[in-house]
Amino acid sequence: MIELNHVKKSYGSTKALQGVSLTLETGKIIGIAGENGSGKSTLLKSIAGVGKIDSGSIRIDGTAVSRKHAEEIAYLPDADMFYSYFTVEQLFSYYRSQFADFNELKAKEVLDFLEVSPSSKMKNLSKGMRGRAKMAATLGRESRYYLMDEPFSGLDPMVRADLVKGLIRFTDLERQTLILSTHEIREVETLLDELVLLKNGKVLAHRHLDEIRDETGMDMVEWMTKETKAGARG
Ligand SMILES: Nc1ncnc2c1ncn2[C@@H]1O[C@H](COP(=O)(O)OP(=O)(O)OP(=O)(O)O)[C@@H](O)[C@H]1O
Repeated sequence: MIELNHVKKSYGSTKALQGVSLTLETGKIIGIAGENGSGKSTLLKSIAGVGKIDSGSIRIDGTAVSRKHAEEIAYLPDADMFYSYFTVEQLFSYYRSQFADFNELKAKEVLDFLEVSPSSKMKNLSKGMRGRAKMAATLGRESRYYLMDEPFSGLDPMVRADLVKGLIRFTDLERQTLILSTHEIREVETLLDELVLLKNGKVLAHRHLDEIRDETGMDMVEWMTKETKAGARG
């Protein structure tokens, strides 16, 4: 379980997170949504232990988050040029050297499923293919938590659909939790158990998708639009 308590983070005068409190249970697929600049990446970085928070606390399975957690959490950053001079195979060797939980066989299985050649150089791959290779490396880790920052960004709908299939197939929700930020809510709606909606560094809502559908009859995009407008007024 991941627990955030009044987490604040600023970059200079920009308040990226303004007192975020959240409980994210294990064994779930959780989406983080919100407008540009609402704090999604900052939230994921903070949970992954790669960015320091200013105040508040983050606990993972009861322990305060630290850089040590970066080794236990498979974090997929939003950066596009990812180890550009490596071939995919070399990227996997690098992961094997860095992460004790890296299962190269699984990474290769995901790569094969997503139809990317292991001998391709990252920088020579199209953005879509690079996105698949990054996801294979991430899912190759047997971590309890996968944190993915905009894994579908800039990819065409067919690639996005393939990646969603890969996520379903290669995440074991008996023991793993997947938290991903995305603007492509429609494509992941079927995948998600819960949605956290951020606005201006605050949690506007955190709901189970079933509840939203049952209570409002709306789809996620309609619901998010309504909540975001209500949040702007309130
Ligand atoms: N390294 C940084 N230096 C200065 N400001 C930053 C930095 N990183 C983020 N910010 C600012 O913090 C706020 C939150 O940014 P963040 O990237 O977390 O939002 P986001 O919801 O992921 O945005 P997007 O959807 O555009 O990726 C924004 O105003 C952003 O400009």
